[in-house]
Amino acid sequence: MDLSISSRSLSPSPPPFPFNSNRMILSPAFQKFSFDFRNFQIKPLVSRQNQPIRVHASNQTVNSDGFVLEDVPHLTNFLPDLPSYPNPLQKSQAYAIVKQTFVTPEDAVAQKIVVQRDSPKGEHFRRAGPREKVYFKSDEVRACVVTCGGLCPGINTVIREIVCGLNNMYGVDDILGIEGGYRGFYSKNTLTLTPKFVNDIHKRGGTILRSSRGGHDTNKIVDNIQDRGINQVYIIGGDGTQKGAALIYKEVERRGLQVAVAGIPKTIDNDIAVIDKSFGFDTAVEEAQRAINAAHVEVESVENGVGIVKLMGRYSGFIAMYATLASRDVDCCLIPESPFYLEGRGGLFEFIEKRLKENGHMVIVVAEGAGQEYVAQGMPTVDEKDASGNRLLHDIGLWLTQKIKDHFTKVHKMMINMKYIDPTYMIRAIPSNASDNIYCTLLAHSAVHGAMAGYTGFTVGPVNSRHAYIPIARVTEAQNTVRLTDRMWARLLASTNQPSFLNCSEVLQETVDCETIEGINSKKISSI
Ligand SMILES: Nc1ncnc2c1ncn2[C@@H]1O[C@H](COP(=O)(O)OP(=O)(O)O)[C@@H](O)[C@H]1O
Ligand SMILES: O=P(O)(O)OC[C@H]1O[C@](O)(COP(=O)(O)O)[C@@H](O)[C@@H]1O
Ligand SMILES: [Mg+2]
Repeated sequence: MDLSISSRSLSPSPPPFPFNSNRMILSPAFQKFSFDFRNFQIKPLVSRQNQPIRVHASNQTVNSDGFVLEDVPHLTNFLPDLPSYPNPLQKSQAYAIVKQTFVTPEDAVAQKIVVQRDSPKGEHFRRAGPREKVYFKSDEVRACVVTCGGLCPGINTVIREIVCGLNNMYGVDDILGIEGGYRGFYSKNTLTLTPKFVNDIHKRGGTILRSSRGGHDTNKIVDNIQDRGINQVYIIGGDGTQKGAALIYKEVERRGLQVAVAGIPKTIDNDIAVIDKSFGFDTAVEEAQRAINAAHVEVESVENGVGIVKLMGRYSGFIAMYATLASRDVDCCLIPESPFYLEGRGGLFEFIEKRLKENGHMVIVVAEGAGQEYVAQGMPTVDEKDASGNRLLHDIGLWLTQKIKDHFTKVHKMMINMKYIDPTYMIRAIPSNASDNIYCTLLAHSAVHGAMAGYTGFTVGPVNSRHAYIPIARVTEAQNTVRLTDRMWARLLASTNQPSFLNCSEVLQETVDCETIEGINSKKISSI
């Protein structure tokens, strides 16, 4: 058994989560066990029928009718004598009128919201929000904020609201900005962040702290945290960043430091698991409309106009899917999750020909990660990666443009008026819209409340519209991708009337009626 488990079970004070049941299910490392508060023991998990609960390897499913808490670590797990203090919000004029200022320890957010009468209660996360007790004195807090990975609309809003939230709600005024991502901890000077300094930054795209890929050196980072006397670390970044945050938390725990590590998930791709959606995503979908509109205007003004708009989405096509659904001007949407093909029955060329005959123009939206294997064909096999180890993508937009032009010139002796628009960085660089701004505020405030309350090694985010503290491993163990068997993709296919490009063997077996799909789409995946 992992050492951290035994140290936790031997700890003189139980983790501060007195659920009514006296029993909580520990997670993620020890999900096959539960913590018995009355007897202070770790016990094997059993169902109501006293059968051991089967825990799937993915930590996702527990086969019981029981309540499961996917708990996040707390500083008292490894610093049991840490004193607590009344939350200063108790004296806040603004919060005094709130009916329930503090989130009670019993409050949890259900991961599964659609249930049947006999469904097990299933997995839950701690509800985010202010706690009655805090584990930091305001004037002893030295917080820092760092931003890592690619840009995304709203990063500056999150920075602003961490700074203003810490200051307004908790009276914290010692906040440092780490410049240039993880490597900035050990290679750059810090910025002093005050409410005045960050006052207007939400109106700007990008990150005032700058960002970077690569450079995650856990020991150097934690040495620096220790040297600078930092005791709250707010880390804004995507899946890679959150993996790095988990390593920092582990090292902090190993060294026994009173340092809360809070992750705020960021990615324009919306590929972070568990949470409803990532900030900046709505802004991106909205901004993508401008590019799609431009493509549509261009191609409907010429003969045989074909517009191609490339949108971001390395492994998941959420931006492309939602932008297509929102626009109604898109004839075909191509995403990484759905393989497509060009030639033959049911292929893209046949569909383009049909649409050009019907309407004289068409618009294709393609996610940057779509069809990468096709573009790679015929290219020297160099697996190029960025500094964080993410695979560098080929330009699917340019490739598609060329393939379509060539095909229609050679086979149909027809000139295509091709307009290729790549607005990817223009979309990513804008400030967040109003609803993302509010979302960013809630994320930042949740992170601040969690850190002040002594939680650590957690990520914040909405689960079924309620903000929760989620163990970092839960958001990094899998990527959120478009499920071709969900109704949303079907809505898209129905709205564009594009080919589904599927055949039975490619369809996820568990939910799809293969015969139906084969009937609709009986064609052979031909080579490109
Ligand atoms: N598995 C990992 N362990 C530790 N750090 C990581 C890991 N993956 C990425 N990182 C670090 O996280 C930062 C951002 O990662 P990256 O993949 O570029 O962006 P994102 O966090 O948006 O996915 C980089 O500094 C990178 O070194
Ligand atoms: O060119 P860059 O800046 O490395 O980033 C490009 C990639 O960043 C993304 O926006 C995602 O970034 P993150 O993984 O950092 O969230 C992808 O959509 C895109 O492929
Ligand atoms: Mg990433």
